[in-house]
Amino acid sequence: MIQIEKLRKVYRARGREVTAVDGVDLTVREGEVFGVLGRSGAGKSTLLRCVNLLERPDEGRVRVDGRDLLELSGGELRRARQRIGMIHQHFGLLSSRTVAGNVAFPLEVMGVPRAERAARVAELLELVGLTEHADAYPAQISGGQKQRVGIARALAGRPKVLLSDEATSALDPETTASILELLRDLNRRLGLTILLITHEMDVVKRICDSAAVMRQGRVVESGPVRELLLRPGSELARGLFPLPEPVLRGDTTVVDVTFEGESADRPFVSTLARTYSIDVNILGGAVEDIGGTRIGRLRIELPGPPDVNAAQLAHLREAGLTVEVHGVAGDAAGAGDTATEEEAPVS
Ligand SMILES: Nc1ncnc2c1ncn2[C@@H]1O[C@H](COP(=O)(O)OP(=O)(O)OP(=O)(O)O)[C@@H](O)[C@H]1O
Repeated sequence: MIQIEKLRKVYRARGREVTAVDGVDLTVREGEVFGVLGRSGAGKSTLLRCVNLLERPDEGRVRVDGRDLLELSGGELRRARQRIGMIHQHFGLLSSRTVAGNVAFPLEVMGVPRAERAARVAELLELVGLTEHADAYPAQISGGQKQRVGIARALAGRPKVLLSDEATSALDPETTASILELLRDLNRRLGLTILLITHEMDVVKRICDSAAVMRQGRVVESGPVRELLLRPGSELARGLFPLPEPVLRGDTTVVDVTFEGESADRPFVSTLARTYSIDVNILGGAVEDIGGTRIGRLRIELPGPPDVNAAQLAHLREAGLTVEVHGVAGDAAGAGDTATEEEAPVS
């Protein structure tokens, strides 16, 4: 649904150049919720704004629903933009208009006749659960309700794509959860493709099918969330299952084990301890429900250095677990191991 190819955007101000997006390739499939994660300044907003050409990229291509936006003329681009909704962190509502008036605004701009407009506004308010607040002004409703107005307004042109720029960052956790639930619901009911940017791991955990992690204008990893979490060395996995830097003593092996679905239900720690008659020390871990699948990460410590634990590590891998051995450079202890030198996760 969205194809971004070799996208590059450089800001030039007062003789200074900042490369905000530095050669990004990204594909968002139709009907998925795709999250772009990254710290402040990573280039997320710029990337998102290039998708509807609020920012014009210096290089690269952006295709939305098969159309190359950079090739469209003024009128065509305006029409194409109407099919790409956008919501913002600070809602951007018109304070002098009621809730209904705010939702009607884009319909007026599109030239939708008055009677049709009223019916469509009612339909949109119903969709986001705001029918009772149609006549309230933005100052009279909560942050969560304001974002619902923002969502209704963004859906006015029946877009196939919704861009979300930190839509829940200004909301408390409970309200965030209800807005994310609404977005998930709209994604399923309307087949809406959602591209969102966030710095919150929780957003990815709750609603994203796929994700990308950005750093310094580049995408450092991307793919389906489940696959990323099971990929050794994944920043997303480290962000979602935060564990402190391991203390490596040399006479033990510290291993991060990621497990999902069925393998999450098997008692692999006790099986390992029994099979090899060893004491397995549990150092930390967490289990999360990701898109209906249980995925977890456990840090365990085995007696003896990694080279004497080859059979134990193979045992874990054969049980379908993703195994990352700390303090092992390259591939010394088998595929999927990781070196210690890794950058901190995104949040
Ligand atoms: N209009 C602009 N003019 C000059 N530099 C800009 C402009 N907008 C963004 N930048 C710079 O581009 C880089 C990427 O900014 P961007 O806002 O895209 O990042 P971000 O990941 O969305 O961060 P945040 O979450 O803080 O908004 C930053 O170094 C920023 O200072």
